[in-house]
Amino acid sequence: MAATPSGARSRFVVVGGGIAGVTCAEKLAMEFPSEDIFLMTASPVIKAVTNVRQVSKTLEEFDVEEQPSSLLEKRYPNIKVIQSGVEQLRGDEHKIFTEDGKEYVYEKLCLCAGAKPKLISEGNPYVLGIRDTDSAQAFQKNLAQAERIVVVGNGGIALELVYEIQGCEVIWAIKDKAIGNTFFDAGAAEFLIPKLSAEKQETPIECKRTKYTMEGSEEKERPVAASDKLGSALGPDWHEGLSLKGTKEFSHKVHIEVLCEVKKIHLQQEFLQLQQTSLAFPKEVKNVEPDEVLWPVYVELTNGKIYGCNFIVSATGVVPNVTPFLAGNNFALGEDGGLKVDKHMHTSLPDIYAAGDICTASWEPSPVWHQMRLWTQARQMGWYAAKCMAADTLGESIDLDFSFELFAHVTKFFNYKVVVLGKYNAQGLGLDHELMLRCTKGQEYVKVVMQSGRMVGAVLIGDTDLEETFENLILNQMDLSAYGEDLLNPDVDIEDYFD
Ligand SMILES: Cc1cc2nc3c(=O)[nH]c(=O)nc-3n(C[C@H](O)[C@H](O)[C@H](O)COP(=O)(O)OP(=O)(O)OC[C@H]3O[C@@H](n4cnc5c(N)ncnc54)[C@H](O)[C@@H]3O)c2cc1C
Ligand SMILES: NC(=O)c1ccc[n+]([C@@H]2O[C@H](COP(=O)([O-])OP(=O)(O)OC[C@H]3O[C@@H](n4cnc5c(N)ncnc54)[C@H](O)[C@@H]3O)[C@@H](O)[C@H]2O)c1
Repeated sequence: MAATPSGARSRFVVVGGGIAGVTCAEKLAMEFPSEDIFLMTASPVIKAVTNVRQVSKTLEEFDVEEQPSSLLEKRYPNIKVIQSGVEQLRGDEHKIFTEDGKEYVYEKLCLCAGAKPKLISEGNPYVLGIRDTDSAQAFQKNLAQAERIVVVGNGGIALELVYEIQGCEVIWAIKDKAIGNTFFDAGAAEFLIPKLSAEKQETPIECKRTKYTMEGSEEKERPVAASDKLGSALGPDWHEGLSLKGTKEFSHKVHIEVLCEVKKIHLQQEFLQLQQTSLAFPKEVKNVEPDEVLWPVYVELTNGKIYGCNFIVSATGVVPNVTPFLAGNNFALGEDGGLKVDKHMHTSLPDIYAAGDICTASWEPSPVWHQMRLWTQARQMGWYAAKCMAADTLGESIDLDFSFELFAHVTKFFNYKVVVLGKYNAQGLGLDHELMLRCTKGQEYVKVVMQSGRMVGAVLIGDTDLEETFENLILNQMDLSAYGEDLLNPDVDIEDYFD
């Protein structure tokens, strides 16, 4: 590193201590062992990927550890972690400015500042989002004092929460007809639903991450808010080791309200006042409680029902965290608000790359890949962005990484292993597709999406052992018309056909 009068200078600067930023910095450190790599991050800890297990060609599993940045610097002595939030970027001058008043000059910059929860109501203390360790702990503290909460949203976080929460009534308000719309169709949802009414299975699962312990619970009327410092996103199994228990003795108690959104949130005082004015609350609006039960906050749904609760979880997706970098820089933004990147992870501005949740993939994708803001993609993008930065620096050409050939994700919902491959929900296929199904209640659910006799997507719930074979079939686009229903016949060993 050479200090200049205007500030520290490094050939490569990466912003963000989450999976995308750390992976990018690590790869750069390996590619350029004699260069210093600056990693700027707003959080005091970084996220490290450990124990990577390649499940198949494109499916991978790994653990994630929250570590002090000194451990990263020890592993890669040429990485210098600078713990300070970036406040401003001057792309035309190749400079960034941190909140502690320092200035840094880069040759190539990779922005990996993640995303923030997209809340249904900003600034309302009764509406919580879950993103990082602080917000997960704030949620846990509030839950420990709660009898009933309302969960809004129907994606990954909501699915995990409704299953994991015990001893607290959950009103789950979803826009769709069936649960889990970002991962499943109605058939898979039906397969999973019985798990919500069953007693939660207490299969001891090895804890892979930092344990979140409950510190002395303070009696507070208002929810405990998370700190406003943006930490890295949580990841797979984030709730393990975190006791998600309310004040009651029962296990699950989930009530689902379908096809509705939140119309309005009323604080207790406001609710009581409005109840007295019939104009504000027309007759069809129905409070589902007897009048004497009082809750801190009330949620009015578009289906006319009103639920009182202790607090609301808004699990309604994320918005890319681009704000600190926009002023004075004419970035091209995607429809979801992310920094658009081309197939070399390059943004629309010279020498600025982006990876992970902050970016919007804007290249022509493989027909069976799409972006989803996931841990696995943050790692793949961080790694590949570093390779692209290296190739540009050395004047070499580089092809799009193989990991972008096929969308592949392995996770766990309701204690089932879940693998989703390709266009698993027939995304973007219109009516031009067929579905094949195999389902054994309580055991497995297998769905494949076929187009012109070829497999283009699959959902595998349970221990189906089909992921590798189906991954191959989607990748090689073999014509499977001749196999017909045998493709999912459990008596036919499908691997013998194709492996
Ligand atoms: C509750 C939860 C559960 C999840 N479960 C899964 C799962 O099971 N499987 C899966 O694949 N994905 C899961 N995800 C999604 C996954 O965690 C994210 O997609 C992924 O971690 C994004 O990584 P990232 O590095 O892009 O961003 P982040 O992890 O958000 O990291 C961003 C980093 O940038 C830093 N930063 C922000 N602003 C600034 C600034 N101005 N200056 C400097 N630094 C800044 C932050 O401090 C942070 O270190 C989950 C997410 C959540 C919230
Ligand atoms: N196991 C996993 O793979 C896993 C688990 C948790 C989170 N994640 C990831 O973490 C990120 C955040 O999770 P998430 O669940 O918040 O996002 P998500 O994108 O998975 O789901 C958002 C959900 O909110 C709904 N929604 C959006 N706006 C709404 C509104 N105004 N009212 C009601 N519903 C609304 C959407 O229809 C969708 O069901 C996502 O990128 C997700 O993929 C993944």
